[in-house]
Amino acid sequence: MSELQLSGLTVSRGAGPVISDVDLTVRGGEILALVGPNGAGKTSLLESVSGVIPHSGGDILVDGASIAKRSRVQRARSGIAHIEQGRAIFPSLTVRENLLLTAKTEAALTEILGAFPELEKRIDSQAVLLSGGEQQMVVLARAFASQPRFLLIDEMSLGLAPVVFMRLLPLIQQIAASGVGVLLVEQFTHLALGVADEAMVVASGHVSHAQGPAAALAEDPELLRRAYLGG
Ligand SMILES: Nc1ncnc2c1ncn2[C@@H]1O[C@H](COP(=O)(O)OP(=O)(O)OP(=O)(O)O)[C@@H](O)[C@H]1O
Repeated sequence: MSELQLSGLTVSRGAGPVISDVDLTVRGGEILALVGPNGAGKTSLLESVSGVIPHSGGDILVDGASIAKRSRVQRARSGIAHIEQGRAIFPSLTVRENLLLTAKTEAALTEILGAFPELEKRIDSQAVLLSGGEQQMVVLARAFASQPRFLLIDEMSLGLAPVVFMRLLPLIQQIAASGVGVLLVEQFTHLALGVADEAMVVASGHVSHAQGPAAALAEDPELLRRAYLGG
């Protein structure tokens, strides 16, 4: 089984570390939810894994081999896809054109539409005309079409109502079920814990609840509250 592993990861920004000594493992086929208060460092962690920003300590390994010295493009080629915050669509392009940026062939596009049937009826619409939820569906479909081994998702729900975001969750589960390891950063904590296999909490850049079964956190609000406070 493929594995993305962070070992003692430390990331510095400006004055000092915003992520300190974080260990986690994302396994192919599983969803790991990374939750924590605003400013905890979750975005910085994802950015350092995909190579948007450098890390300052520890290691990033895929199947036991360090990728820490690789460029962002090389990491993407080795199967790390990163959905960054905000709707990363090309608004003036149609849904088809957006998807063909990674699906490459009509056959690959047909396959993606099989997995994301709701997009089929909007295929020739300009992406800008889609609802926020549909736009995020395009973003997910485009990431999936790049055939990642690991998918880093940063707060896809921003600007969406929970009920709209809930329609995206089965798609994220479907991506994981195809063998992709998903690292899910999400503000709607309980929705994330509801679909995740494992979960952990980061507060003020430190692990305040180590990686373990998501159900343990979902079923224990007091444990979750303490972890959010960094206790
Ligand atoms: N470009 C930057 N330069 C300097 N410091 C930054 C930069 N971006 C973020 N930070 C700081 O790094 C820390 C972690 O921020 P980060 O965005 O990674 O956290 P987060 O958990 O994703 O928070 P949020 O949920 O608010 O996005 C914060 O103190 C933030 O102010």
